[in-house]
Amino acid sequence: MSDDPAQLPSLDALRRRIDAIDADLHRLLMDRARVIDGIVAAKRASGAEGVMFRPDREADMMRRMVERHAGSLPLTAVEHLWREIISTSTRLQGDYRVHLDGGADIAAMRDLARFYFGFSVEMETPGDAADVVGTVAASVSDLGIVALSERADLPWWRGLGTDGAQIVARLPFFVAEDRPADLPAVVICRPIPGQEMPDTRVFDARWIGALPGSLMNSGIEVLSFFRTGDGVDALLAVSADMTEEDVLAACIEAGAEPDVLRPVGGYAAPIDIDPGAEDEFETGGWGDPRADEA
Ligand SMILES: O=C(O)C(=O)C[C@]1(C(=O)O)C=C[C@@H](O)C=C1
Repeated sequence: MSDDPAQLPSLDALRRRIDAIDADLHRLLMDRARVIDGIVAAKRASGAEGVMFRPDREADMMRRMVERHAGSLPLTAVEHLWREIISTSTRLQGDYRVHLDGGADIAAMRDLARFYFGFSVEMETPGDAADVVGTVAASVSDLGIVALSERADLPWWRGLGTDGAQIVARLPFFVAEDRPADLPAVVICRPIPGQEMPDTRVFDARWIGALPGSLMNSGIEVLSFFRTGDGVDALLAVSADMTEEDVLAACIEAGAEPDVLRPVGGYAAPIDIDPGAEDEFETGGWGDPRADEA
């Protein structure tokens, strides 16, 4: 485009283009809502009921969004617009509430919840993280968001299991310096019909003794841990390529012999979108290993 002002398109012409694009966007959004009506009918016909949230499908869509994205528009702005659209589409399929962990920084928690689940969904704060797990487990279709802190005040994940409330997504999904709504958290809900095995599995592991720093070197990320009287109760994330036996062997090798090792869900690994970053978000996000800290 020429820098000569006489050659530049006029402001009026540019605004007419914006108006045409906005009309296209609006038409496409209405078309999309009509497709959602069809999705509701297809899900009903297949007998799916309860939770309508499909984090595996959403993760696929977001990976493709990263691949095709270009230009000056921040990717997290596209992510936010799209989250409002998709969470509205989820609500069109049936009512649900989002229960927030009241033990977290409440302003950061609400920012995260609104960023990911929009402004039309009803949100409640039933209490601490364990209350969120209990409320979601007793619901039909609700979601919960629990903040991840390195050292937990309580082992809230003990209430999770594969047939009740379980971890289904990790937030934020796009990892970047200075991104908005950046509180580390997990989404929990009851079992999702037809859900594919995510690329990251999560375990509740308990053992007597310290938290060995070398766990990190065995491909195990400690999402959070709680110090019990004589040991550790930890929430561990591993690649889904590792079997439960592999995880057990890796823990023992690192010096943590679990007397409890239970799967409590899984999630699609977040994507690092910072320029020049590796393709995939690496596990081990808490910085230095905490050798023998607990
Ligand atoms: O694909 C589905 O199963 C949908 O319900 C549609 C849709 C969407 O709006 O694209 C909505 C909610 C799900 O979490 C995933 C995707």
